[in-house]
Amino acid sequence: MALVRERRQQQPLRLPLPPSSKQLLPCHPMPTTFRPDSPLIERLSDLDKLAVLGHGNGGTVYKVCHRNSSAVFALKVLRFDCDTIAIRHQAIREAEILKRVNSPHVVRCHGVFDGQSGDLCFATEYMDAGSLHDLLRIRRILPERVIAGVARRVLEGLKYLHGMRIVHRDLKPSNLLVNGRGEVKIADFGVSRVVAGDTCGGGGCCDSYVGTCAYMSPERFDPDTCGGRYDGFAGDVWSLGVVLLECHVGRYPLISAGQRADWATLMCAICFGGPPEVPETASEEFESFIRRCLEKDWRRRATVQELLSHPFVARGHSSAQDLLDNA
Ligand SMILES: Nc1ncnc2c1ncn2[C@@H]1O[C@H](COP(=O)(O)OP(=O)(O)OP(=O)(O)O)[C@@H](O)[C@H]1O
Repeated sequence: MALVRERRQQQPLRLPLPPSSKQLLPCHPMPTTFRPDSPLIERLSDLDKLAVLGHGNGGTVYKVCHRNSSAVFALKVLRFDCDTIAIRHQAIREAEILKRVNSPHVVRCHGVFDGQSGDLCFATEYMDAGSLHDLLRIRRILPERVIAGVARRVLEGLKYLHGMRIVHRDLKPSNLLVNGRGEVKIADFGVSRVVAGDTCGGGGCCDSYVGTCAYMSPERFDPDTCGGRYDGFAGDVWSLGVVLLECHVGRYPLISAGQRADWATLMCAICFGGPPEVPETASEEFESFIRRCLEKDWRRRATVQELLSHPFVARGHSSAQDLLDNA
């Protein structure tokens, strides 16, 4: 079973940048997504690497420049060897999903390429303010009106994805990216799945320990409790609730400060713990919103549509830029 990863300390630009992209990226383009409003990236070798933006589970994300248009993108390079063939399947799934997505609330994919040695490369919209995880490391907590703005954008993104029958399954602060205008967008479909029906069956589309345990809903963490059948869309709502509560509390909110976030501790807190503690300083609207997201029984949990009209989101007025103020 998967252990919960400690939150990674980012290593901004400490790694040596790779040599010229010509040397590193002789590639055989896969069928690529082109959008009418995107610069055309014909070949991976048209992209020059400028900097390392971060590291994820299976690879590295670079800031790159498109030589012909000077447009800047992020390039996620996923590396594989013969032992990680299942992960490559997961990445190809990510590519298929990204190609179908076009929403202002979801990070855009401008092309998918085969790299060298079986690498898979995704050229995506560059989100220049980093992730919500990065912002929280600087600001620690966010005011409620800013959290409401984040909630609204992510809910709009989920509404779009769920409307396409796409369950994200790995919503967490590092998968919510922010641009220079303070707009939050959903990224990283590494464990997303396009669902055929409304619910997921055990052994079917929901391999429960994929994704980040800390943000996983109780029914995904312990599918036996609900007979292995549950609604994957409701799992995304739970994850969003945890993320937003974290923005208010200033740390991962489902265990006590100082407690080790190992698998057993998380299992107890998520599946068997009482209702999450919401700070005394929180407004009634925030508390009610969080309780609707973090309803343990997925059948009683709020839907994305319900949450979009919840007073916390509906009345919360903040500009996107507020997210970056004082950051
Ligand atoms: N489109 C982007 N624009 C700007 N920065 C990005 C972009 N995509 C990723 N990053 C940065 O690179 C980091 C690594 O991203 P990546 O998606 O590989 O992993 P992750 O989401 O942090 O972790 P995991 O692999 O567990 O999902 C992110 O945390 C973010 O800081």
